[in-house]
Amino acid sequence: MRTRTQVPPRLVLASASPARRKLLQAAGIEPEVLVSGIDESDIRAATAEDLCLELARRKAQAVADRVLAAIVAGHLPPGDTLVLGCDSVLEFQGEVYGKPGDASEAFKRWQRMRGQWGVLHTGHCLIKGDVRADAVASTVVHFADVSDEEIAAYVATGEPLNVAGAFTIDGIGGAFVERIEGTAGTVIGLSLPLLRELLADLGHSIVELWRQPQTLEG
Ligand SMILES: Nc1nc2c(ncn2[C@H]2C[C@H](O)[C@@H](COP(=O)(O)OP(=O)(O)OP(=O)(O)O)O2)c(=O)[nH]1
Repeated sequence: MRTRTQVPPRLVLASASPARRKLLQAAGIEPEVLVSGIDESDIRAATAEDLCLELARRKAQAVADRVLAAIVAGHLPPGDTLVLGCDSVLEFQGEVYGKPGDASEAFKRWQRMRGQWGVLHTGHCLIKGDVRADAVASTVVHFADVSDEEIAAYVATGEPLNVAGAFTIDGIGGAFVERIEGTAGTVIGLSLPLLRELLADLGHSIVELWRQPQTLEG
């Protein structure tokens, strides 16, 4: 009797974000990481959602092209390779914020954000071969009414400089986020329930991506 072993699909995370990788690993998924390296500076869009979606698409497509070339060249085995690109932006009082350029920008933003709310949008694009599924997840974030001293101390940690919106929800900045309306993953940079839907759109289940249990040989 012939048996056909189902080779699980491979997920490639097209992101340098340690936060995204940790989210996937905590959810039982060990992604391969290929950073897109695209130039984000020249991309414009009418809305925050359009911007983060277009950036997610560009990141995923840049990596998907490299994966295809590697498969054609025989450097990668053919098989189901899924490439995920993400991008996060904060929409605040009509402005669209990515990462703050420097400490001064982070300080000024927090002086505007404190006691207010904003929307963290994360674009997701999943590509398999020449098929794409993409969407934006959004979470409302309510910021605490922090003092100038607290803001200065937070900026001095360096954390807000490297994250979209100049805050984290799962790091030091968590003390300055009073509540959210939506998923925490969306704020961190990747919505797992949305990833589950995008995988289903491409004919896969997120269960296939869970780390295969280490079966003892013999
Ligand atoms: N741990 C954590 N990281 C956050 C949070 N909010 C935003 N970030 C990080 C996730 C991403 O690394 C970064 C958002 O910037 P981007 O979407 O442009 O991704 P990044 O430049 O990091 O990498 P990529 O462009 O995808 O290669 O901010 C948060 O609440 N917690």
